[in-house]
Amino acid sequence: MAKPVSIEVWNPNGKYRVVSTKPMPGTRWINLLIAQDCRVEICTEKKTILSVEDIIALIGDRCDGVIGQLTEDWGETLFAALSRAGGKAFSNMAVGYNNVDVNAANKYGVAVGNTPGVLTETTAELAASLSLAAARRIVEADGFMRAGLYDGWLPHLFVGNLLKGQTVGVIGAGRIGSAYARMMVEGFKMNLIYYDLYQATRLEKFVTAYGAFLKANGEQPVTWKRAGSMDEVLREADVISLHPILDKTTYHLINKERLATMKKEAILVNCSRGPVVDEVALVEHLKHNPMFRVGLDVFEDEPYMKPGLAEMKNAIVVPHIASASKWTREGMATLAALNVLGKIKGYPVWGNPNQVEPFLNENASPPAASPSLVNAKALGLPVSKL
Ligand SMILES: NC(=O)C1=CN([C@@H]2O[C@H](COP(=O)(O)OP(=O)(O)OC[C@H]3O[C@@H](n4cnc5c(N)ncnc54)[C@H](O)[C@@H]3O)[C@@H](O)[C@H]2O)C=CC1
Ligand SMILES: O=C(O)C(=O)CO
Repeated sequence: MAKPVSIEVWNPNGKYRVVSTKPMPGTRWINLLIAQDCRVEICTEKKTILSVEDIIALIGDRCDGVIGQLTEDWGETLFAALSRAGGKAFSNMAVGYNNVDVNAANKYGVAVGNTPGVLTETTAELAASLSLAAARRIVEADGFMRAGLYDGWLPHLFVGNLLKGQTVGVIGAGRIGSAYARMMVEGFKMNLIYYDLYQATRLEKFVTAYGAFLKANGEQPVTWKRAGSMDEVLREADVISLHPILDKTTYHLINKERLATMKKEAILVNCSRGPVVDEVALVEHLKHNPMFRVGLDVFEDEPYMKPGLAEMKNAIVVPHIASASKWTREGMATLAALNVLGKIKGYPVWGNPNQVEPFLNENASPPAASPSLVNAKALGLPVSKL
């Protein structure tokens, strides 16, 4: 028998029981659930990562839906428990759902939600921040200053890389990868090389148009290239940012051999998922290539770093905060709650999960739909005509 976990209850007499495994930012998501007759139970347990047993205890004997977190292991055991409790809906408060076994959810007929669209720009901005911080050695220089080591301007002090005119490489040019590419191309006049399984047509058009604009103004135009292989990006780019999903095809995409093909002074940024990079190989590479720099938001064994990484001056490390802007985190909570609510109420699935603005408008009721259910097709759920 799993041990009980501490909870906070809203609207105790609500008809549907919805559990959130964590307190989430804002109150709109709670109010939207309450307005539709949900009893909302929020886990207030102090430990950061809940175990499967903790979540089983939270689900209990009767539960209509759960809003969970990317740190949790949503596999066969939890979907079986949710199904036994009468639950039909789960949503990650995240766009990535590599922590969810969607086949297991399908087996139990549980809808799986995620939160695309609302975190695209926020995440891309953090990737851009890490790119700049690495290029201009901002964290190293900040530490130097605070340590009282600055005793006057010097020609060689913290010399870094100029981005203008260099090449930015994007691996995984989906929503976030494309937004990041636009920031780096438009903001710093970098040329683009990208690799994705699909053509990023809108991104290509944007760079073409921006290049034409620069040329018309007497400036060097920016260019783009869709690489035929990931290795081409690694060889040619000066700054490389990783934005694919994590699956079997992207696990350890960046390994010892591939690191060796990158430029000695290249910058590597990872705001996707830690296991996309072989972190042990990365630490070795950083040790032997002091001019190679990385900006990491995600780690292979979160919350841990591989031995040696924390000591590397050429690494900038932040604790998985890429989507951490207030607007985005509140929006993620709203979308996750509406995914669960929509399935409970039997609403259809929103037709375009990339256009979620109508769900985020605080001054209007959200559409009667689940914003994004990744297994809608597998479960044969209807799609909204709105
Ligand atoms: N660090 C953080 O806080 C955040 C991390 N993420 C991560 O970023 C990922 C991407 O998010 P979105 O851009 O919204 O997803 P998306 O689905 O729009 O983009 C992913 C892209 O990766 C491409 N891709 C898939 N397999 C590939 C492969 N083997 N090689 C090259 N490209 C491949 C896809 O074709 C797609 O274009 C999420 O799945 C999540 O893991 C997302 C938000 C915040
Ligand atoms: O949404 C995701 O996938 C995250 O990593 C957190 O924003």
